[in-house]
Amino acid sequence: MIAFPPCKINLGLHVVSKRSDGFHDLETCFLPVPWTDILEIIPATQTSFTRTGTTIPGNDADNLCLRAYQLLATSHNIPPVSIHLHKVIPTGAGLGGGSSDAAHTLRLLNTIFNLNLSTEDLMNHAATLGSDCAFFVQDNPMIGRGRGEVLTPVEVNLKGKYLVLVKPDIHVSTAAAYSNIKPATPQHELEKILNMPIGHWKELLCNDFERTVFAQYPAIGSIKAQLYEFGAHYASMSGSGATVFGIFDSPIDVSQFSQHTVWTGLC
Ligand SMILES: C[C@](O)(CO)[C@H](O)COP(=O)(O)OP(=O)(O)OC[C@H]1O[C@@H](n2ccc(N)nc2=O)[C@H](O)[C@@H]1O
Ligand SMILES: Nc1ncnc2c1ncn2[C@@H]1O[C@H](COP(=O)(O)OP(=O)(O)OP(=O)(O)O)[C@@H](O)[C@H]1O
Repeated sequence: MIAFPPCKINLGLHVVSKRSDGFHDLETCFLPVPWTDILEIIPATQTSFTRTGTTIPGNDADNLCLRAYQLLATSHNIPPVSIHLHKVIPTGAGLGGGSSDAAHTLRLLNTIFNLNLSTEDLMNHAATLGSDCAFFVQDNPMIGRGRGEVLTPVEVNLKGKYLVLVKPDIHVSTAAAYSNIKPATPQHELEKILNMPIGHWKELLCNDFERTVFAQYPAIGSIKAQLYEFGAHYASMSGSGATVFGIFDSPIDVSQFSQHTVWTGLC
């Protein structure tokens, strides 16, 4: 059975407080984006993990697909599987690709082996694999709070708009990005801003990571400025970077970003 794990972008991201477990409470809107990996899982006599596509740092034995399998293999005694991942989504880019692969592994295993796990069960398992993972159990826009795993559905009206995602060849450490931030209570209600016409977003919808990340990597801030120059209604960094996205009325010529990895498509 095959799945197409999507990535996400963050529409607004506030780091609200530091918790006693070392993580941070945040408030963000997760928006799924159809820039996808390809994940195949089939029952087998022995469990294996193979990979093609773009490179993933670290050992295959630690891949989140295998960790997701091992989680359900332990709790639900499922038989061995052969997992193949074709990696397309840039890794460690603020796009949550690894988290999506993990969540989609849980979803596929639930279907293949008729485990009858509810969405809530799957989200609880996913949250143990990463803060962004629970969001990918359903592929709908969500407000994320807590560590990112407390999810509330939200309407985001971007129908007919074009998205451009630009990923420069810069790696920002998520843990370091969190530790460089001074948490603060958000000044505006996120749902209210998302309900406003997109013209208001530029002033009101902020990603708290941008200030410190742009100071360290000015090239990331320059991409955001360029997206506005090219007519974006709204542009922002996603997650802790380094991907920057822009929202446009119509397709733009993305060849101007040819030195970076780029995805473009309808929202
Ligand atoms: C920046 C975001 O992409 C926004 O969506 C996410 O919060 C990152 O989520 P993620 O990549 O799934 O993060 P995890 O793999 O769970 O955590 C990586 C590291 O980021 C920090 N971290 C992550 C999430 C969170 N709410 N608070 C944190 O402080 C922790 O130092 C943690 O060790
Ligand atoms: N299937 C996978 N795809 C991508 N990365 C994986 C995978 N399995 C494990 N990883 C590890 O997870 C790390 C983060 O990957 P991912 O692409 O999810 O980052 P991200 O969520 O986009 O970025 P960030 O954590 O900076 O927000 C990688 O550096 C890699 O070592």
